[in-house]
Amino acid sequence: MTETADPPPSSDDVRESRQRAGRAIRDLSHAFIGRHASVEQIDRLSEVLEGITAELWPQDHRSRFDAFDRERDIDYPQGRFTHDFDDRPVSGTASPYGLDLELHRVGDEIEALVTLRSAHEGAPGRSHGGVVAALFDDVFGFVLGVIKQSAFTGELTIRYHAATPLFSELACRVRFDHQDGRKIYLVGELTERSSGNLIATAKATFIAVDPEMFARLTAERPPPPDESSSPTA
Ligand SMILES: CCCCC/C=C\C/C=C\C/C=C\C/C=C\CCCC(=O)SCCNC(=O)CCNC(=O)[C@H](O)C(C)(C)COP(=O)(O)OP(=O)(O)OC[C@H]1O[C@@H](n2cnc3c(N)ncnc32)[C@H](O)[C@@H]1OP(=O)(O)O
Repeated sequence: MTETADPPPSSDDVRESRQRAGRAIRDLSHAFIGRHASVEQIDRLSEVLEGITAELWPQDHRSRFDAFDRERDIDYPQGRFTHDFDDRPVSGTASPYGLDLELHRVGDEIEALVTLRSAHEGAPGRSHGGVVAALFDDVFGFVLGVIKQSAFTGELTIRYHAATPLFSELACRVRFDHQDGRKIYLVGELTERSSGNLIATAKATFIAVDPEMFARLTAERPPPPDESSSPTA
């Protein structure tokens, strides 16, 4: 075990530094996929990344609390907002898997503006469908804050109406539809902002759970396994 980082893991310094690194990792993925590089450059990249990864594995594991120990602002303001769960895939500002969303609450709807990039390409010239599905799933999650219900995704259905363009700003807009017992039905659509074209529609059933369950699952979360013998270590 090593010393706990100083300043403390939840400090603004660490948070801002992680957000910057998350952005850098995301940009790297797009530059790596979207640009040619020489073997020398690629090998140098591997060495730098493998070296940093080998430095990180022996460190103490991070608790989800370290990433999410601030007051949870689930009562989102109208207009643009940010949230404090920086590690959250898709919307987390420090997540390597973030999509750099610009989030807005518009009435009781959530809108996420997003521009998909090189590393998101699936079929030629268009986004991977799973990226679009993950986008909807995560943005649906913010509606739970609007309706003040803790819930898990039970079902998620996407209809892909048209190719999802890369490098063009999209608007993902989602809302509560209706509720039947513990089943919460949400709907939404993805449009291209410049043309107004409908790209995809989504329907989801979330299953309401006791909010205490979130806290309990967080507290019970086991540490990640030792991966220091993984290929990069
Ligand atoms: C106080 C406000 C709090 C607001 C919270 C806000 C923020 C929270 C903070 C952070 C969140 C961070 C990130 C969230 C980000 C994005 C959202 C992504 C969400 C996810 O990424 S989440 C992971 C994927 N998700 C799962 O990991 C679920 C796995 N699963 C289970 O954990 C169980 O399966 C469970 C608990 C769902 C149900 O289990 P259970 O035992 O409690 O309920 P049971 O089986 O009795 O079913 C009761 C009734 O729901 C129907 N039903 C059951 N399952 C269904 C399904 N799948 N589809 C449709 N209907 C279903 C039954 O048919 C019955 O219906 P009926 O009453 O009509 O018979």
